[in-house]
Amino acid sequence: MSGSKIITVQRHIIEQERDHPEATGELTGLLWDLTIAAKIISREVNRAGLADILGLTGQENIHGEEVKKLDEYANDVIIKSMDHGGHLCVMASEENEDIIPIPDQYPKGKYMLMFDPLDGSSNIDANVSVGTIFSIYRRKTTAGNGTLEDCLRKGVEQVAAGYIVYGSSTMLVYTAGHGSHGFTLDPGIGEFLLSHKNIQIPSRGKIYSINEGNTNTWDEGTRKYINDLKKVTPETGQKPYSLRYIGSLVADFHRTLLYGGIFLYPADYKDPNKPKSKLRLLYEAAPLAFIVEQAGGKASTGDTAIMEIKAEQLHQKTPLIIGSKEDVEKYEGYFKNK
Ligand SMILES: O=P(O)(O)OC[C@H]1O[C@](O)(COP(=O)(O)O)[C@@H](O)[C@@H]1O
Ligand SMILES: [Mg+2]
Ligand SMILES: [Mg+2]
Repeated sequence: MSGSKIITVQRHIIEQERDHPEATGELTGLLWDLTIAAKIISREVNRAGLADILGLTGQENIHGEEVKKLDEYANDVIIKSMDHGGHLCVMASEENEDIIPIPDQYPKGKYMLMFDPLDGSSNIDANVSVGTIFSIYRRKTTAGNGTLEDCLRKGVEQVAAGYIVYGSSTMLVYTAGHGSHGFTLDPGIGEFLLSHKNIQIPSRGKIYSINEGNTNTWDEGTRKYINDLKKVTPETGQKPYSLRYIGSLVADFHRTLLYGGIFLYPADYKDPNKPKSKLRLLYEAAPLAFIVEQAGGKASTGDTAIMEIKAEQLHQKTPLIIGSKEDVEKYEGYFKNK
């Protein structure tokens, strides 16, 4: 065995909390419960090819999308793993229309959990990577169940955020405001082990990630920006960027975080007076923005930092431009001059 330390996610969280003497250990307990949920979902995702798991439930979620069985499963696993620990006062999920109260019989804690239980679920049947995204805030109210008001927050108020990507291996990436750290699930021992310490996204990348099928609905700035990424500029030595688009936000984001570059889901300007967005602020954009900023990157709508947007609705949607700092700043220049 090499001399390097084996650091489980639990040890990492405890050591981070030790650096903050005011910490009560509640966040450690909460994140620990989440890792258990992640392991259970990971096991089920890995068995997704088995007939009893595959198939649609035939229902639609509140966004009018088909819900796959694994979405519901992941949603249930997270709710049931998190509702009794005494750390939370309320939860909110992409799959539930309203906030999820903590059952009467359990103590209420000072944190709130928002999550996308299974992101990229349209890819499950094709064995493409999917993920879970989570975001943790401290309550505003002082006791009892948390309220909707507690959930309608700005990204800068997050205490911790992370995601699990169920890919060729299962990885957990989280931040509690002291860098973004990655852990790989060792299936042999069932533990997440520190594999990517203090991730730093390159300041500029060579890859862009966007659904190019939507070209006709983009604003002029986005269209020009993407066009220019494909150009060769001998004076600056710029070669065309490569396109990679999985269609699973977690997987597209994970690659962007490790390799650098830019992921874009701009608004749809089919009706120029009513631009429409797809990705959810509280369950998708804000947590990934926290992680990317902790890794030295940037997240923006084009003219506003994602972390500065205060949610007005639980299921609010937003454009999301995220990745390497220089790439996102360059995009903002195009967007402002559109
Ligand atoms: O098919 P599109 O429009 O490119 O959308 C892909 C995006 O939709 C999402 O699947 C939405 O997430 P859910 O699967 O959680 O609904 C993102 O993961 C992904 O980035
Ligand atoms: Mg999603
Ligand atoms: Mg989802």
